[in-house]
Amino acid sequence: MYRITQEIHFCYGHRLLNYSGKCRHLHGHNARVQIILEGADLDERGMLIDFSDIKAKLRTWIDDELDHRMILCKDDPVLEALKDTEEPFFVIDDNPTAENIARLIYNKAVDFEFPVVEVCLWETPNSQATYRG
Ligand SMILES: Nc1nc2c(c(=O)[nH]1)N=C([C@H](O)[C@H](O)COP(=O)(O)OP(=O)(O)OP(=O)(O)O)CN2
Repeated sequence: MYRITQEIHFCYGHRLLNYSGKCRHLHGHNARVQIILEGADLDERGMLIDFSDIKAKLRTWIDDELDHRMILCKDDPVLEALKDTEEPFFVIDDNPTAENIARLIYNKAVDFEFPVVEVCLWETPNSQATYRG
């Protein structure tokens, strides 16, 4: 079995609903995400998946859709105010926790047909969430 990991860095803002700590307020993170792929076979080049393909698809999607955006729950009232501005945002169905953002990126890797097994998202240097399919 082979395992490869691609690490991608991006910045995002968010806030948590139904949460009493400081993260209920709008704030930002410099996130580090690790996308872990596994498979039993290599292609004729000796690669599970070309790192460049992961960057071309998944890193481009993260850069275009998540990087330097507010990631907000669809139920967040601040969305109405943001819609009146030129500020970019990305709406998800659930609270934008590290767990849910890890799952979002995992599902996108599946959409791109990468053999993803795990996505680890470091929200801060000390706090990390992992989603496995
Ligand atoms: N299980 C989770 N717990 C928390 C999440 C989360 O996504 N999943 N998120 C937050 C906040 O978004 C917060 O930004 C991160 O919390 P925390 O690690 O406490 O942030 P600090 O910057 O204070 O980190 P330090 O390690 O203390 O410097 C809260 N909890």
